[in-house]
Amino acid sequence: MTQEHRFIYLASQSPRRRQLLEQLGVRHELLLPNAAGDEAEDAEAIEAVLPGEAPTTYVERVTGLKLDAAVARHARRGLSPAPILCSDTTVALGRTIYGKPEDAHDAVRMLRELAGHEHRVLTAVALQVGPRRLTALSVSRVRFAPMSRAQIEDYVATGEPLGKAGAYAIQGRAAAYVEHLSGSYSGIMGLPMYETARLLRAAGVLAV
Ligand SMILES: Cc1cn([C@H]2C[C@H](O)[C@@H](COP(=O)(O)OP(=O)(O)OP(=O)(O)O)O2)c(=O)[nH]c1=O
Repeated sequence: MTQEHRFIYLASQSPRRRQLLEQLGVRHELLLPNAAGDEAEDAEAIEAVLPGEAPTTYVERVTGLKLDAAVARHARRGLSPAPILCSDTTVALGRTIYGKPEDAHDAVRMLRELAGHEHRVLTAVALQVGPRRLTALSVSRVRFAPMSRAQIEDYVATGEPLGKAGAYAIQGRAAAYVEHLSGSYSGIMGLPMYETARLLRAAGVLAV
């Protein structure tokens, strides 16, 4: 029989992931790098794309690295045992990877490239349960309507694209330009409910 866990650690700075986990009714505590930044964790290095790396390989690899860092953090702090959850979201147009934009200018560039086309949103999830690591991948397709320069600049001026893969938030004003989507709405927002629930059930966190 699987062991029962009363709560999990969520190793994510993303408020969307927290909100989505709450939607599943899962009790959790955050497991974040400390604010002093003295734990030798470099988020930028973790998210660097390797030359020629395919988007799926990339998102799964980065999620694994995030979870490695979280497992080490958990051990360093001597915290009580509980599963640790991590996730990473990336946008891909063909083989081109779109992470979080560096600034407003970069956001405009990304949206100009995505507008009028269909792209994929890949979200990998990984759960560490003692020595076991459970993983899942959610792939969605989103088609953006063509956007004028003025529409893109107006959207970027809202500040919404910063901190979001592909420089947009489907849960925000960008919804106005989503012509069609297939896949997982929650996955696009950063934590696919169906896949995550499956992992949590396998780990004994969700009973049914
Ligand atoms: C495409 C898209 C992405 N996003 C967000 C989800 C993720 O938070 C973010 C992609 O960045 P990530 O690197 O996946 O996550 P993060 O840096 O925000 O958080 P952490 O690594 O600490 O878990 O983009 C949306 O909120 N809406 C969208 O429509």
